Amino acid sequence: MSGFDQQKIETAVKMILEAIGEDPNREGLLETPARVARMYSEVFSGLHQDPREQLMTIFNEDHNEVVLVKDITFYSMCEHHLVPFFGHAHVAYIPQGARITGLSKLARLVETAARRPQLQERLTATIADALVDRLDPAGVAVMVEAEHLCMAMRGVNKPGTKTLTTAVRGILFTDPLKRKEVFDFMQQR
Ligand SMILES: Nc1nc2c(ncn2[C@@H]2O[C@H](COP(=O)(O)OP(=O)(O)OP(=O)(O)O)[C@@H](O)[C@H]2O)c(=O)[nH]1
Ligand SMILES: [Zn+2]
Repeated sequence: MSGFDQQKIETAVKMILEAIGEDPNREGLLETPARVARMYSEVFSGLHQDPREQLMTIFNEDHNEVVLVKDITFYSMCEHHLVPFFGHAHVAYIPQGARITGLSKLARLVETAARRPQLQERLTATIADALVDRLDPAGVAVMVEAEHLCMAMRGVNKPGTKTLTTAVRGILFTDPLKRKEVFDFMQQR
């Protein structure tokens, strides 16, 4: 990944271990800086990618009704505390002009947007805007439901809360009935 300095992360993690009063040279911690650097290269792998590039596959199929992929699991990192927030994204669009994309590409889009220091609101909007940009659809609706570990394991200490964010574009912004239909589909169990 360009812009990713593995060695610098290792040095920083070693310094954090020292700063919390640990001994980075004890056996159990010797490999930890390198492990954390490898983990960060995974969880931040979306940082140097453009989420829109996940939507390069376009099929010429005339379908002008809702396409919804729901319950897309994601893990992201809260940019304020660098601890995970995670949950599900539901991604819907109404194509127009015979431009549809591969279903897996919607999940790839979520993945790329999530794997970076992130805010839930920005994650939600980034997914919606990538769809608008690449597919020029009649409408887009994205819903993200997540739990933030920074609210669960520290600070306000409220495990089990769910934060729900939405981003709607086009006809799903202007037409409340259509929007309700899509949101109902998203939340049907
Ligand atoms: N809007 C938004 N806030 C977030 C997100 N992730 C974490 N936060 C919040 O970011 C805020 C940071 O608040 P600060 O007062 O700067 O930091 P803090 O003292 O650690 O805050 P507490 O978490 O309340 O202890 C907290 O209220 C978090 O709940 C997110 O995705 N979106
Ligand atoms: Zn946080």
